[in-house]
Amino acid sequence: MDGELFPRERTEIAPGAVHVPDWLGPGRQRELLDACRDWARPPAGLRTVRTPGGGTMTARQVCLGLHWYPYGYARTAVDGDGAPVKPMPDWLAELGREAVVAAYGHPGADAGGHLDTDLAADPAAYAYDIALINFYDGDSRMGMHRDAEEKSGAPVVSLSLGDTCVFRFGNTASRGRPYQDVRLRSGDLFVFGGPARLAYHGVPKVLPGTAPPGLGLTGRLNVTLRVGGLGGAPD
Ligand SMILES: O=C(O)CCC(=O)C(=O)O
Ligand SMILES: [Fe+2]
Repeated sequence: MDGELFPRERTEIAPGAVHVPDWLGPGRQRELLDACRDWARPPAGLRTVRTPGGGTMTARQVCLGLHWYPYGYARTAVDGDGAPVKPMPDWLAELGREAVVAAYGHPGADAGGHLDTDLAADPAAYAYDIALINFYDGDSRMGMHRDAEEKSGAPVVSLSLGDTCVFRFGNTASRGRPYQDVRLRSGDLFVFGGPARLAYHGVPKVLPGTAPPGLGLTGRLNVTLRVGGLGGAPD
């Protein structure tokens, strides 16, 4: 928390979208960072993602559970070295469920505390089975997009490590306004589900040199946890 005058508070950015500052303490941040370093190694390690238009994403990425590529999921790193994707660890799936509870109060509730009956009736909807880990160096960004390749409506859980970024959270209709810019710092949690699940979002800027000095990371890592709802067999 860096001893600031006013501690940052849990904030509902839009219905269903909640920012929980400082959710992971320094010890858990370091554990997650160590795990990310292992996952980033080959096979099926960190890669540069090429978009169908011929561009490349500036954030490099590694996946767990299922491999995301523009724009679908596979069991192998189809746009990387072709190796089987690394498994999603149980502890990370559990962290996803804990995050939803921290953001919404209890599973199945949206940020206003209203029961989402679809999700509450189907606890398996909270079986987080996919993680996308994005690594941003000082010049990396991520354009406005929706996380739309999943078939489940379960909330997306986002955990940030290292440098602070500007996270832009928009609306479900277009990449443009209205949107809100939120600073995500190391240890922050952001959850978007319910009416915000398919909102456009992106990372216009990373603020180099803002990582906690004790963490040992230059740049920014973001881990998003998702429920695929894809059944047994995407291609
Ligand atoms: O880096 C972030 O905070 C957002 C990442 C993201 O939107 C994604 O992985 O789909
Ligand atoms: Fe996203």
